[in-house]
Amino acid sequence: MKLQADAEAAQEWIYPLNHPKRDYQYNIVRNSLFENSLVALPTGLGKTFIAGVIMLNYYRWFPEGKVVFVAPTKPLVAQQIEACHHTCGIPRSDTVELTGHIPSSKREVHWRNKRVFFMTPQTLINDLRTGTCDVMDLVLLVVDEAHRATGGYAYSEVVRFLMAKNPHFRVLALSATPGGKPEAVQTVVDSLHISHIEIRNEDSLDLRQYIHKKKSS
Ligand SMILES: Nc1ncnc2c1ncn2[C@@H]1O[C@H](COP(=O)(O)OP(=O)(O)OP(=O)(O)O)[C@@H](O)[C@H]1O
Repeated sequence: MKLQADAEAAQEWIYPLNHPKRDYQYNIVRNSLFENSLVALPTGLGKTFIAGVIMLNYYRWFPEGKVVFVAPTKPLVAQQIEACHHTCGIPRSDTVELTGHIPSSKREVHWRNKRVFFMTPQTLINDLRTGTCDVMDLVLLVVDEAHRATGGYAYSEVVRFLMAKNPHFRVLALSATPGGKPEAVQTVVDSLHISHIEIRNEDSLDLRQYIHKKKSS
């Protein structure tokens, strides 16, 4: 592995308390930090916060590593970068939204100088193939709307490419709708090399108080 962890930072993981602590979020973060995980949680229950906390930990542990958040469309990428800025405490100066419109000379500068990247999977696979993004630098890949990771979709291509060149990276996959049938979930699990699943629905005991609050507000 090219990148070394910061020995001091790697001795602990941190959980920000800028939002009220919810047990299900805390447990999902704790269980997803060290395995390639699929987090399936109904919409509006703070998947972005969970992702932000895991990103913050990898950001601290690997001072030279790159964290990449991919979302399927440009508007979603823009929305997630804002949401992450509000939740996770990573300095804005270290983050960038990398769209396909940014010229390659500038992209190279960003890949050298920034540490957290928000982009679509199509843009990421292009940068990986051209070598603009050094595959060995990537420590965490967050995949939003992970149920799209099927067949030839760019998410699967990205993970295939990374696995072939540098399997030492962590995957965090997020979805509100991981798939109605077990086969659909299995496809996502296989495509993204998931080894751990955190799944909740509206009936999950640890969500009840928050779903009730949401409905009555
Ligand atoms: N622990 C918390 N306490 C209070 N508010 C929270 C907490 N976690 C998240 N939120 C808030 O809940 C709202 C919904 O969170 P978020 O957008 O992350 O949900 P989501 O699960 O990602 O939804 P979607 O499926 O639509 O992407 C946001 O306004 C967020 O700030």
